[in-house]
Amino acid sequence: MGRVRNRNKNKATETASQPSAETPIDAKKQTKDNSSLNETKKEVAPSTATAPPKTKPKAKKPKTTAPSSDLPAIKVSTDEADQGKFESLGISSSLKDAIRDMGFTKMTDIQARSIPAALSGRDILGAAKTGSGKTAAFLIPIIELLSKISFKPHNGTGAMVVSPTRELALQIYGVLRQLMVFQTQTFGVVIGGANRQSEAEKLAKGVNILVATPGRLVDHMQNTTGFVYRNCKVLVIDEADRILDVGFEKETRLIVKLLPPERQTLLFSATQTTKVKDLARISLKKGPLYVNVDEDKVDSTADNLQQGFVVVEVTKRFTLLYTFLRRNLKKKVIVFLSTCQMVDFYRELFNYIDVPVLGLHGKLAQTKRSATFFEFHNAERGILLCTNVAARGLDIPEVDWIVQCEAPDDPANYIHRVGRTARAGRNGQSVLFLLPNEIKYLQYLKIAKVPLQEYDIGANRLPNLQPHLDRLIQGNKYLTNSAKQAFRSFIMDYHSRKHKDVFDIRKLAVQPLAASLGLTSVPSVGPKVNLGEVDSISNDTDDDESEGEGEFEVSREKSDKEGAKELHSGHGSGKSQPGLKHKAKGGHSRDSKPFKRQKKAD
Ligand SMILES: Nc1ncnc2c1ncn2[C@@H]1O[C@H](COP(=O)(O)OP(=O)(O)OP(=O)(O)O)[C@@H](O)[C@H]1O
Repeated sequence: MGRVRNRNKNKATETASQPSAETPIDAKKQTKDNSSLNETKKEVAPSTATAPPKTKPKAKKPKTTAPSSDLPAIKVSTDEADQGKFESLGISSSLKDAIRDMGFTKMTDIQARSIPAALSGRDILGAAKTGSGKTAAFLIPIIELLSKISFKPHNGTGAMVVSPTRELALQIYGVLRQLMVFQTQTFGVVIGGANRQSEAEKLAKGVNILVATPGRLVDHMQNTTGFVYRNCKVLVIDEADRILDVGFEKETRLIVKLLPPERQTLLFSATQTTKVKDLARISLKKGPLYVNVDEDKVDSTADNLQQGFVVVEVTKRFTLLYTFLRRNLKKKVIVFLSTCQMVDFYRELFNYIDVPVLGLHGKLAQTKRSATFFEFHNAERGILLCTNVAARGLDIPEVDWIVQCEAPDDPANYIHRVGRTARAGRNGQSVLFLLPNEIKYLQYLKIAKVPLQEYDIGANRLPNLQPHLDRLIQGNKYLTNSAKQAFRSFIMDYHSRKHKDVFDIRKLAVQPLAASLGLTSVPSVGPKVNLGEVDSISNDTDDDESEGEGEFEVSREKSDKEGAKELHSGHGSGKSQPGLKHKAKGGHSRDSKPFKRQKKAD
């Protein structure tokens, strides 16, 4: 815990080189800049770093190829990628030094294919799997481009990186800080929830490379006097498919519209959807470079990621999660839930029964959000319960397991969620919990090229914790209230889902769902969802007594008494082994019946 990540090495100085021919910044307007560069760097975001360039050699001038025509997007063949060494890039030695200090020697595929093109001025639509190094793929060229033209604070913002979530923005900023350690340009981050006034002051002083979330960026673009973005050379949109989702579309369109049309635009994501095409249409110049390093790959998820699913009745879901987490207390585990209230309830409940967990969702105050994120980020082991707010882009070291307690509506989000493990060539595991009525979801995953196999939960071996859970929750008003909120939010979320063929609220076992949360009756959820009607339709109320083969690694069947002891003591068998294992060795999803269930489990 508590690894220190600051890398403030040097103080900033300025380079004296002339703006190159391709900069539209009026050189005459450039004054000797002695503005509070360091102050800007310090205050726009915590722990910003600036540094003088080491010996700054005359770097090769990057070849600028203007986006030329209406021709279809060009695909870069493997042959065109250079040898893959950062050394082979025509970038400044100071930037190479920073890259080397980060421990990077060879470029990843996406870096090898997109950095040279971005340096040459091309617009790029870049796609590569989660954890493949996209962040450096867009940061390295923008740093180099601004450094080449000696961009100064009074020139305002020369490059913007837009991220859909605050945590991701902070993380990108962290990588930027490492890469900028020997550069003179200023940089910062503006995000929702942070101090707007202090951001505005720094922006007015000139933040050359700005990382931002869309809403806060638009706010500053429209309302912050002295925020200069007319010289913006490069716009980067990370998680491009996500950014146009509800809540971001208006802002993103506005950002694109307000920036100079001649700017360069780079769009990146691990999942490409029609939304990305829409965004490409409105933001990219004609003839962008389309870089999809995984186009020919069979799977859309990381190769070293082992993925499975379990079919579990709603009544067993908590017990399964509890048992799994108890067996993996020495691991680093991220558990995805569908709503903020579910995260809150499970967080309160788990901590109450001595299974320490952290909770992260979008309704937390920003200080709490950041503190939680960094605590988990820096922890060697631990459990993070979260919503989709943590699904995208977050590069948390050494996550062992991703548990999706509830399937996300959009399969793209499944891919991003599991992408929080098995990053940069490391191994990782994931498991998806599906309710019996949600099996069809597997077809969507198959279409999305996600290989996964069924795990057997051995449901008949799970301890019966429900009576003890009921007593705990019903005996605690706070937990009861939290359970009700969780129930309501879950129902509303389920009701609002797009894939009704999978997430059909009429097939949801509402009564057992409420009971599984320790509630004695079904809470009302407002006029939009008629639970009375739902109840009468649902026939899915039987408890699960499966014929599973017992491969779920529970050492022995637990009696009610033992279950109670576990819940209260917080000291179960606590094996460090993962609690789930493959049903069939070598089983794989892409045969003719890829997701055939091996035995009826419910
Ligand atoms: N050239 C490289 N050599 C070694 N490690 C690298 C290299 N480039 C990036 N990494 C590391 O790989 C990890 C993943 O990188 P990054 O977060 O940029 O992935 P990403 O493609 O943006 O993932 P996501 O799609 O989930 O956002 C990081 O820990 C990063 O430090």
